[in-house]
Amino acid sequence: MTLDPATLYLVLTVVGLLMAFWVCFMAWGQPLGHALWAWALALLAYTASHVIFGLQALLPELVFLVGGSTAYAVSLVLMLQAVRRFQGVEQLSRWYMAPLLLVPLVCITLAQHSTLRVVISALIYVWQIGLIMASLLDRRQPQHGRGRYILVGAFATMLLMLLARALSAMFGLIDTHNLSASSASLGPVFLVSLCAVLSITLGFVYMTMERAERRNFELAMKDMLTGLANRRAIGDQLASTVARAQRQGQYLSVLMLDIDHFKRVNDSYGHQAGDVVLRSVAQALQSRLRAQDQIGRFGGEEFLAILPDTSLDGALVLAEALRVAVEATPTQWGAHRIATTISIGVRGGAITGSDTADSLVASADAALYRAKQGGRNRVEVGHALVLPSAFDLAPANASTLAPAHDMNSEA
Ligand SMILES: Nc1nc2c(ncn2[C@@H]2O[C@H](COP(=O)(O)OP(=O)(O)OP(=O)(O)O)[C@@H](O)[C@H]2O)c(=O)[nH]1
Repeated sequence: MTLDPATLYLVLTVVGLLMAFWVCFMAWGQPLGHALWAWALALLAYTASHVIFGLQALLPELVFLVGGSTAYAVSLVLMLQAVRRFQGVEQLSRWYMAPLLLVPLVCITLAQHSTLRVVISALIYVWQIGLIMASLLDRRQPQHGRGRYILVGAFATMLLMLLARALSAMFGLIDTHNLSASSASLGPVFLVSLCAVLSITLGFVYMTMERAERRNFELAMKDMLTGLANRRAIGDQLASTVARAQRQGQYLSVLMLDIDHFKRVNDSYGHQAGDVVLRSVAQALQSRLRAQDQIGRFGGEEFLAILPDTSLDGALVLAEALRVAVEATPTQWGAHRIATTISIGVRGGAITGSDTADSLVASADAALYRAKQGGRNRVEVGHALVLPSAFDLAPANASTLAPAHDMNSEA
């Protein structure tokens, strides 16, 4: 089987253009600063470089050399820009832009020294690809998902191909005078390039899809104000933790925490101040829990904490620590320091077969009510509750977790 370079070249150019078109289609409706637009432009520059190289017979040599090589360098800069935009970095350093000057300079000054020109240009592209790979492998960027590995693999292939080409040119293994699409030495290069352009585009699109999915999941499961699990998520977590504790015979404790007189904060300082207080209390609570504990926003100014493998005594110690921590951390709001306290209901210890997520929450909630009745800024213990069976039959995670009763307002 022979690799017909001219046919492969045509396929490569058409596929590049097609990819650019589909990426534009996907980016349509997004702001121009979106990473997908940068990727579409990169593919257009990539295709332009192939079109220019393909027109060798029709263009003056210098135009063909400078135009084709620079367009290729531009496409790599735009790919880097797309990756950086994806990571939320807008500005590219001057070093990243340097190839846009270097490549034409090399083509002009070394127009008559084809081997040196091919070697140096290939090394500049290797440097550019290295920068893209370094950005993709940046450990400070956790948002790439698995798509990054497709990209890194494809870019690594391109990098090796360019290195092989530079070495072959150095050792006189390829004819560097003939860069036309029909040059036999370019057949494998075009085939690898074709696989690479398909893979990097697939990888980039997959990366953006993965992130969109992650964001949707977060929107569904996270409370946007505090960043904690929302009611649905913490309800799901409690249901599965109760089942595990029953299966493994472990302790499990649950805390219901409610900010005291929160309405007064809103009334005195405004809703925005109330939001800031909510965030600050959420952070104070979360930062004092262990890694295996979970906390979520259960309602307006109410939180639910799940403490797996924790006895009642342990839960009481923690609840007291949380109460003290919130009391000791007033929220700064402009010139004001808003003092906040919380009341806590605790239901903890051994789990029986009749316990459910609902019964634990109801018990902790009853204790919370007593804490409010007893003067607030205190911790109360809840007792085992057996809820009417209608409660247990309710579907898991929906309304199973009965809303904290609204007795606070009666207090
Ligand atoms: N700023 C802000 N306020 C909220 C939010 N969700 C609920 N609230 C407010 O929280 C207040 C809760 O008031 P109440 O249920 O009377 O409770 P409280 O004033 O804390 O009184 P006690 O719980 O009895 O100490 C109401 O004013 C709600 O409007 C929110 O996301 N942001």
